[in-house]
Amino acid sequence: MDYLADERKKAEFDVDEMKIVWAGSRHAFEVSDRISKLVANDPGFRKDTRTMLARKELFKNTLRKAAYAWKRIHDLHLSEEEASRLRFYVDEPAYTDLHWGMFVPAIKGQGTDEQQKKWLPLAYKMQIIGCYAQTELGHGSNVQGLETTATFDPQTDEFVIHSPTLTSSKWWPGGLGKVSTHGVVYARLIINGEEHGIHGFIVQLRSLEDHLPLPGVTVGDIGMKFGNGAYNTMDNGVLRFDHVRIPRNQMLMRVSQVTRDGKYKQSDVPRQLVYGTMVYVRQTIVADASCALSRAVTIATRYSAVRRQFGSQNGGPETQVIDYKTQQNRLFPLLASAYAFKFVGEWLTWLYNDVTQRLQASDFSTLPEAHACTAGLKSLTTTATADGIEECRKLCGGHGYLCSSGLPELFAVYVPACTYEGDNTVLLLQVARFLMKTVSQLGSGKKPLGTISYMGKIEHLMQSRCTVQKAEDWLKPSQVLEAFEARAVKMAVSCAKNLSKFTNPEEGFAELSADLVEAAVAHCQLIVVSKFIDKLQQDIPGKGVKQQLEALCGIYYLYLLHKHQGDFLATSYLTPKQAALANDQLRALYTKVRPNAVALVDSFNYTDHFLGSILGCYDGNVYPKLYDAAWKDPLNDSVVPEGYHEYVRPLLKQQLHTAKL
Ligand SMILES: CC(C)(COP(=O)(O)OP(=O)(O)OC[C@H]1O[C@@H](n2cnc3c(N)ncnc32)[C@H](O)[C@@H]1OP(=O)(O)O)[C@@H](O)C(=O)NCCC(=O)NCCSC(=O)/C=C/CC(=O)O
Ligand SMILES: Cc1cc2nc3c(=O)[nH]c(=O)nc-3n(C[C@H](O)[C@H](O)[C@H](O)COP(=O)(O)OP(=O)(O)OC[C@H]3O[C@@H](n4cnc5c(N)ncnc54)[C@H](O)[C@@H]3O)c2cc1C
Repeated sequence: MDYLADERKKAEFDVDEMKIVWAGSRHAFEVSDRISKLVANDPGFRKDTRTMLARKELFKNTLRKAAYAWKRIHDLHLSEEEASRLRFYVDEPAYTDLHWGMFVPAIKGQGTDEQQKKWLPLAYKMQIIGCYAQTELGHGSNVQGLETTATFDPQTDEFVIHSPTLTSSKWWPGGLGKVSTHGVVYARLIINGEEHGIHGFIVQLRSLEDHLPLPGVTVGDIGMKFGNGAYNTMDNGVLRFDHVRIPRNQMLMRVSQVTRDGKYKQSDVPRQLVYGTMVYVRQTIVADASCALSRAVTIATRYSAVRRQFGSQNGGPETQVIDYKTQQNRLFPLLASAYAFKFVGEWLTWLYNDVTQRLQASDFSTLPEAHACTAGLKSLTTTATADGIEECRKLCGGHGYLCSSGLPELFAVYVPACTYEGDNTVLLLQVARFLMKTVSQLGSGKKPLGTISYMGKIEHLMQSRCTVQKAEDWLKPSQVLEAFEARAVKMAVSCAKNLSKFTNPEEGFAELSADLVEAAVAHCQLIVVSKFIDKLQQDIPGKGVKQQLEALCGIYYLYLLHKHQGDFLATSYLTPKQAALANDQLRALYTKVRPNAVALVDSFNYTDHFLGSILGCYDGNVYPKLYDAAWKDPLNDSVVPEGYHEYVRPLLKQQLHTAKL
């Protein structure tokens, strides 16, 4: 029986068409739909007991699943796209994520043609398994501070990779702990006693015969991480080198080269391309944010429609908690954010592909913008998603705290995204640097392009005032864009003015960093809002689909406007009355979305297997499932628990004795 059938009947739009919008294309939808069902129906990919397993058992099970996934990919002759979807729906962090997600891209992006020809076929066939070994015990954010050394030995034409201190131990790389045979290792290049900065090197770590560490290599797992199950399926590792020798041609030499006679040569590409793998991965993390958030929102929305508290009249049913405005005010902006992040993720993928093509044609002009966009949007979307998953847990009340809700594990797996691939604050400071540079160049005749083109309208934006007179005026895209542009430009200019008061710009930057981060957030929010609005300019087929997306877009920007109204009011763009009208319009949009809420999460097309949540199951039959699951917990295997006779019974006896006294 479908306990959510009545909710589904209320939908005012074509869910099948919305599924296609969400997937990105009909083809992408069909691939995702087919592969997600294939995974869901295969008992080899079960994950319902994951949070109950001890680490060793959990990890072995992950190894089994990764091997099984590889076998299925081969047996079914899956394409690269289908294989990547299969790994996604298996939904278990594993060494393969870093192999495919960082090791292969690092070689592709930083290796010469010759190096790619040698290493990629081995990696594609998984005849070698790689990790990305950059972070150390002492340094993660400060890449220039890494201590591992790669010293060129002209006698033998080799590099000597060495960890000179405890803090230079590589620490965190996923897949390194127990599985990787190779790593792209980042180290300071030293030639003839002269330092040439951080470079990547392909280093073999373990024997391909018996998997033992090679001479000079000390390697292991760094230990349990946050949460049950969760990211503990991953073997994040520690690695030390004691003068390990590798051939010269294992330095990744696309950006710079070391010749046989020890000369250091720089190609005509910017040295920042050494950081290129991080740019690539940050872009994928933005797309992943919409997946993680939409998953949590599906659970919270379906459960909020099932759950009833208070409000029964004449013995009738109580109120569905989704009908409380407070619940809507917490839930619907997250639903809207999931869609917003999806569309900005699509745009960012386009931007990344564009910059990659330009780089191939030696056009480096858009690299700083690509870095700022990937860094800023990675930071914005992962922070909002991690907070959003936790909010969804609270939206599910007490039951959200059960592992069987799926939310604790989802949060534990997701929350390190705020740290890895660049700590979110550190990345926002990169955006702030980019903004300050842009503001300082405004008078120079250099026209700001792309996502900072609004800075070109600085004179207009600094003086303009909001013209909203009634709540519906907040539905006009041009009005909204101007509001977000005026706020972003005014915050950036205010920071730039304050910075100019310092004689030492670096000191000023450090002193004002909290304000700079806020200016960076305002800029990034403008990007997300503008890309959502751009999406709505496209032809979107399907009955009611565009109208629902317009409502969600409105909820996204009006919620931000309400939350940050202090910024908007402080920059004098808005009056308090106009801010209040924005809030009136926001409430009206909640009412519009309410009957469509369950259908809007159905449009994500997640299987019950992928959701891994009793509260979010498609049929809404929550209570019997919760009740049955409780009895399946290993603690209920016996009526009297192990340890009773040892620890509980003596206490009870002692109480009896005391009572007698
Ligand atoms: C903090 C960073 C970004 C910069 O540090 P800093 O020392 O201040 O700068 P540099 O001197 O190195 O460079 C200054 C210059 O370069 C520009 N820039 C920086 N990064 C990039 C880039 N990626 N692409 C293009 N340009 C870049 C910067 O804007 C400056 O330009 P100017 O014009 O102002 O000179 C950096 O050190 C950093 O990225 N830190 C974070 C480290 C990080 O992300 N590590 C990830 C490790 S892998 C991982 O976490 C894996 C996780 C698992 C998983 O994903 O599943
Ligand atoms: C689950 C997980 C997986 C990972 N996988 C990998 C991997 O595969 N390969 C790899 O190489 N690395 C990996 N990492 C490491 C990760 O990239 C780093 O942890 C990350 O880059 C942050 O660096 P850090 O740990 O040095 O943090 P720190 O820089 O020490 O941050 C600590 C605090 O200091 C603040 N801070 C630091 N610098 C500044 C500044 N300049 N201004 C203001 N505040 C500052 C930060 O905001 C933060 O609050 C992984 C990490 C995790 C958690």
